[in-house]
Amino acid sequence: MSENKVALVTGAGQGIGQAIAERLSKDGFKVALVGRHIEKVQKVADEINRNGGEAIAIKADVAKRDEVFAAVKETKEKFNGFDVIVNNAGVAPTTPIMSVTEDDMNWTWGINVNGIVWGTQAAVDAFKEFGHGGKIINATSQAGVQGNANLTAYGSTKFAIRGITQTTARELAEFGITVNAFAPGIVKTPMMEDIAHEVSVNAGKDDEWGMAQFSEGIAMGRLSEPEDVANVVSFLSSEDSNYVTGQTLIVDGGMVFS
Ligand SMILES: NC(=O)C1=CN([C@@H]2O[C@H](COP(=O)(O)OP(=O)(O)OC[C@H]3O[C@@H](n4cnc5c(N)ncnc54)[C@H](O)[C@@H]3O)[C@@H](O)[C@H]2O)C=CC1
Ligand SMILES: CC(=O)C(C)=O
Repeated sequence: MSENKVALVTGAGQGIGQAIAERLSKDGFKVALVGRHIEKVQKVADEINRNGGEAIAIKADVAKRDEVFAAVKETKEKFNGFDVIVNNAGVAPTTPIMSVTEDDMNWTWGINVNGIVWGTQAAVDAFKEFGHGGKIINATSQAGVQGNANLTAYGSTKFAIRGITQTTARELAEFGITVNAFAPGIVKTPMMEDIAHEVSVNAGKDDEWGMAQFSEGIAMGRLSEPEDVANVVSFLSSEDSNYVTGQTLIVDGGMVFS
């Protein structure tokens, strides 16, 4: 890793991605915040800059290869470096098996899986250009470690991401590049609130009931804050994780034991 540490985080306008960008800034990284809605990522970047960090906001849809490559290019040119990519952006439609459509599958895979492939390719090019290795960090989920009912489209992408993390870790190790994934449990973010809302509506209950259903199996007895996940991504972005590759770190307060 260079002295001038640079990280790019996708889906950084809210939730886990926002917490990761804020944490990596505190860790000393210059951070590029990427998202589909520029006003959201700009707001988080402005706050980081107000707090003494160095952040830029970039509009890109991770499903589009050229937009991801353009985001990495802008980052490396503005910050003159590139060390870490956090492929965090994702979508999570609720999809009971018998109602899954072709559009559901293509949309979810286009963002969650293709987005990680484009991010990996663009980051590897950038690491090589600067003549050093780097770190690729992918968002999977506890739902990518064990099957969750009603999440066929989403869960299938998250299982695939663990596979891609393993295949690319093997391919890229010779270039000094590590590839790891983080698997959150039930995190208090807009994504999880939407899922809990849908489950609650289907059961004719209020949203709190829906969220409570998800927290029942957590050994530590509480839902996750986005910062719980950012702490682990901080480790995966640091030199302390230099001898870790191809792994999925589960950050779920004790839901899934592997
Ligand atoms: N919230 C949770 O309980 C869990 C979340 N995760 C994963 O963590 C990651 C972050 O999740 P949350 O922060 O909860 O989600 P969120 O929905 O609150 O935030 C995701 C962000 O990604 C952005 N995004 C979505 N599609 C995009 C695209 N095509 N291009 C660029 N940006 C895009 C959204 O605009 C949003 O700002 C996701 O990959 C999710 O699957 C995994 C396990 C649990
Ligand atoms: C959204 C998600 O990844 C869950 C429920 O594990």
